[in-house]
Amino acid sequence: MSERLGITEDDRAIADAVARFAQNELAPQAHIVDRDEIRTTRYASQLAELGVMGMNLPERWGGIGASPAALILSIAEIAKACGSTASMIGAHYLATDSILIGGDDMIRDRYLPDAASGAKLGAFALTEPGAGSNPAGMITRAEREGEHYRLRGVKQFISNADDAGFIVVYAKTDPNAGTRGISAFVVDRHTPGITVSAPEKLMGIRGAPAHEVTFDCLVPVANRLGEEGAGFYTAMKVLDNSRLDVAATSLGLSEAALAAAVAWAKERKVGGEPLANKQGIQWMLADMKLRLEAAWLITLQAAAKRGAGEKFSDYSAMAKLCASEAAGFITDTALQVHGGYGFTRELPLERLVRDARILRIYEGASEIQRTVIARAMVA
Ligand SMILES: CC(C)(COP(=O)(O)OP(=O)(O)OC[C@H]1O[C@@H](n2cnc3c(N)ncnc32)[C@H](O)[C@@H]1OP(=O)(O)O)[C@@H](O)C(=O)NCCC(=O)NCCSC(=O)CCS(=O)O
Repeated sequence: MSERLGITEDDRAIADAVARFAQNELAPQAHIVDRDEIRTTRYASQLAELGVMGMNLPERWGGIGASPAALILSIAEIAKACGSTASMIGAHYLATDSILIGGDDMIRDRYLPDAASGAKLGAFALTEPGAGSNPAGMITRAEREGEHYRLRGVKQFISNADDAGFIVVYAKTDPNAGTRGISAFVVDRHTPGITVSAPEKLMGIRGAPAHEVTFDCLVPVANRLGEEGAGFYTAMKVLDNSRLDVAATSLGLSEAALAAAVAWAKERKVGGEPLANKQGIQWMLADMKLRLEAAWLITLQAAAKRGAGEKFSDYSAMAKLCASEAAGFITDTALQVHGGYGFTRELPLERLVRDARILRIYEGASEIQRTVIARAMVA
């Protein structure tokens, strides 16, 4: 990957270490992970040793003091090697960011160091069968019973749920208060009364299984994140961060697809000359490169705003929208450059296309990102 504006030597050094691990350990296994639906949570300890499982956290809680740009570069390197692993890490960050943003130091001390060390994996439970794009419509309830809350409800598409040490669950504490009636809780995965379903049969990112999770359990009051009613704001801020992670995953998958297309175009001969000499192929490569660079620029711009402590919800939404749509185009066009060979399972193109498809859906579909962008313009 060529160097880009705003990336420091420290950012590059962090990402280079991650890239070495990703290329040596993740890339050779990625097709097997996909084919056999092997859970990428198996890599959590090694990733923690590299600092990746806590890369979104301050040093006080086991982080490595990485900048938002270093985080983007690192996730992109992981996704370049294995989209499922990047997705597994993203779900873990959704959970740990919830604790970092919504919790106080006591609960941060209890959960974040173990999350950073890989001892405990996180999962994030916001979506419900009847409330996806509109989390304010959730019906999961948390009712106070003395020093506990009784948590009852069903969450859907929860990545990492089965292997998690803890799940951050969003629930209504006051069903009449709209978004101000939602609270967040850290729930230990093996609390009696939690049922994790068999994994969904997914089109892509098959090494990052998603589950339906049913809750009918007691959660200590001390496990609430912040005040009652603060949960929706926490979730929205967490999603501002996570949409950058999805943009980074999109960039990594796009890098892998474009590199494969360029190599193929140079090697594959048709009528005695390389495909790369054909103008039609050159224009495809140019269009892929253009969209990839545009997505990098807007993602790094959003990361810079995050790093500067500015409000960046709209930039994060633009980064996710631009990079995930680019990933759809780039992986599909790269497959097209490969012709019939791209459609076989012998090459990684069809996996990249399948892995990229979810990026336009989870953590806010493209249509939601347009809503976030437009609302910031007319506010
Ligand atoms: C579409 C939405 C962005 C907006 O939702 P609403 O219309 O219901 O809410 P608002 O009226 O806009 O806001 C209510 C309240 O919250 C404050 N707010 C909103 N955004 C932010 C923010 N970014 N930071 C801080 N505060 C925020 C806003 O100011 C209002 O405050 P007051 O009450 O006025 O004081 C939203 O519904 C949305 O984002 N939808 C998409 C949901 C989504 O992305 N879900 C994905 C779940 S996770 C996943 O997919 C992966 C799971 S995994 O892999 O396991």
